Amino acid sequence: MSSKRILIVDDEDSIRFGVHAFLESQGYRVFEADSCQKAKELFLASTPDAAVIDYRLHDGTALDLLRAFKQVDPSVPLIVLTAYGTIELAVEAVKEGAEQFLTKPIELPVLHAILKRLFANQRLQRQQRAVATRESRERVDPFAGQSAAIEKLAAQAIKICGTSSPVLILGETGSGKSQLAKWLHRNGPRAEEPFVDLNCAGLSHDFLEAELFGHEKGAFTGAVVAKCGLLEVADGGTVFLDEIGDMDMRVQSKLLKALEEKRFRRLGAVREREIDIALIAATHKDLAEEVGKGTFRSDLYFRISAIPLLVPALRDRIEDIPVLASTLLAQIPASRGRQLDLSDEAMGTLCSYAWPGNIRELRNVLERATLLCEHDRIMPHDLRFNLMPGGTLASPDTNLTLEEVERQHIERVLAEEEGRVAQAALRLAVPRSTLYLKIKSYGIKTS
Ligand SMILES: Nc1ncnc2c1ncn2[C@@H]1O[C@H](COP(=O)(O)OP(=O)(O)OP(=O)(O)O)[C@@H](O)[C@H]1O
Repeated sequence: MSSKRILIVDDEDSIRFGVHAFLESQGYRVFEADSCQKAKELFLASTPDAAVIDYRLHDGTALDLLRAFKQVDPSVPLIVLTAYGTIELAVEAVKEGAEQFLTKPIELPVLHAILKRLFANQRLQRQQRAVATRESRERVDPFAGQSAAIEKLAAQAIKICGTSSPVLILGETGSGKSQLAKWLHRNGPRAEEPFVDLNCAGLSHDFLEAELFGHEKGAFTGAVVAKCGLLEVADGGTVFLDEIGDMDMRVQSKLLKALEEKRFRRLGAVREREIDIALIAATHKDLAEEVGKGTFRSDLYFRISAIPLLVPALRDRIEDIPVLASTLLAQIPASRGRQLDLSDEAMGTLCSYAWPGNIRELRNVLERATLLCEHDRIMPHDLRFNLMPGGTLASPDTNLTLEEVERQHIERVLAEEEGRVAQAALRLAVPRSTLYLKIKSYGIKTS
């Protein structure tokens, strides 16, 4: 049952009562005013979700109230009623901000339908605002920092961001390829059109094909309704295919055809559909090598690799870590309200790590640190690394205490041994009981 609040303003008692009783029976909470003065007071006091206002009142007109209400809260929809259903009054009321105009006698079901539609629109607008706010908050500058590597990438990206040719983004996992793809879309001529992304890794041939090209009803078992593919959804905009190196070979040839002919067919369809998309593909793989191995089509490789952009690994832009770390730290919800910062020693530790998981790993490490950190400054002992293969410290951090070095080393070995204490003790050349004691005293989690 709806608990929306409706304010009715009319100086005819019978109309107020009738509308009141009807709306209440539909689950609304209703407030009544019989004059402009009372309506203004009630609008402030009852904070309605919508107001239904008679055009002529004994101490003014609906226009006075429209102005007053819109000043207080422009998002509240207003419906104006009149016995004088002339087009002039309607135009005037709409100009003053009325969402809808209804002539008397009021058809109550129509009023109910209008309210429902207005609230649905309101909800949609709120959702759109929420998405826009989230998107602008999540908008990332892919060129944060001043290293030569990132400046070179920025210069190349600026040069090509208006191109309609496919772009191939290369770079290690977590280095920011998706962020660069979004930036290229936002800053290109298709910015107002859709940006649709799909990660091809681990997707079966059938699933990937249906996702990309869509299907007609009955195209295969389970296709109970027709479905629009991502290429269609993105028409006019950009399709970002992440991990294209993992795309099934049969889908590769269909994609190539669609790119070359600018048309494709849904699965099970007779009719071809035209598409106009910009393609951005990304991979952490060496596609030329994949072509050599026979797992990636050479013709598709040549089609998509004309404009390659290489996102540098984080370890090749160490000087950007301070600015990236501060940006990421400010975005972490757990740090909100605490104004956490990084001690120089912790920053030193971050700058001396090899970052096999790149910026994604940096974000994870900082997220963990915000949870562990008991004060307002993150210290080296708050930093726990992802311990991926190759993630060893690039050079020992001389700011660490012996205990911190020991703790980090134990954690790394344990992670490599997937928590098996006996194996880790063997590798560390200490009795198992000693390792248990150290695990306990450092508060290391072994799961
Ligand atoms: N310049 C940046 N500033 C802040 N955060 C960034 C930046 N670049 C990437 N990130 C963050 O790092 C994480 C990984 O980025 P992204 O997904 O773009 O990497 P990727 O190279 O596409 O990874 P994958 O290879 O796994 O697809 C994301 O959480 C992203 O928000």
